[in-house]
Amino acid sequence: MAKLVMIRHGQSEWNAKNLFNGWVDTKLSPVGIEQAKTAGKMLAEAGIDFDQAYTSVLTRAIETLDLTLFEAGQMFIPEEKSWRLNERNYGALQGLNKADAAEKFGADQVLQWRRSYDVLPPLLESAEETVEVEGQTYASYDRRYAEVAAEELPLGENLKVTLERVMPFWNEKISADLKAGKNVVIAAHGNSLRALAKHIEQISDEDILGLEIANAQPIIYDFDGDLNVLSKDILTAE
Ligand SMILES: O=C(O)[C@H](O)COP(=O)(O)O
Repeated sequence: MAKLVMIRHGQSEWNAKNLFNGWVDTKLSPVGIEQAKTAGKMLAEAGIDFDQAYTSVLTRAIETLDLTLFEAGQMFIPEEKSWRLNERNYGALQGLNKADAAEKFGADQVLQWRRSYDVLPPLLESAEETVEVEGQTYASYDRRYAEVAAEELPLGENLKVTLERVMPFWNEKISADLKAGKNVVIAAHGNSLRALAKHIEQISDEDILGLEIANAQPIIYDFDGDLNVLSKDILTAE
């Protein structure tokens, strides 16, 4: 029996400001740092011995993984980072305030962009487009994506497309580890984890609308050898 723990990163600086984050590389806020440490303490109490860690190439998830493993006393385990675990690319919404967007485009439209399975957000015009927030310029892509084929770099993703780019990583790495009986921890993002949860729990395209994943609350799955889910548990701070 293998365990998979999925952790959405702690509150990011842009979560705190209610901005669409996506692939823009923001850091954890002070609240997010504390949340990640608390997640690590809860996992230490749960007594899970991890064999392998995975995270995205975005700072907020990497920080979360490191703080969590530090608090759990397991920084020594192998870690691998992949762009395939990144947040969904929010396209031209990145950097906009979510409440302002709801006022401008309508709450229903914004809900579809944020939670539907197959509605695409407005797309970036090109890979060269930048995001400007509070006088700072953020590139859409930088050298961390140098190895990714140009046609694989998204200009905006819905959950379906996010799931399609997460799946090769699930099949090749994560599910292989779990089948080998390894306990795996993944620190990633609201929507890359919603995509994984959809696959793992076989949630329908309609029902996935209702699945929310909170910052830094570890989700623990127990699997049998065929990767059927035996149990699911979510750790929450008091
Ligand atoms: O990218 C973001 O803005 C968030 O991390 C997730 O956004 P959501 O709550 O709109 O899915």
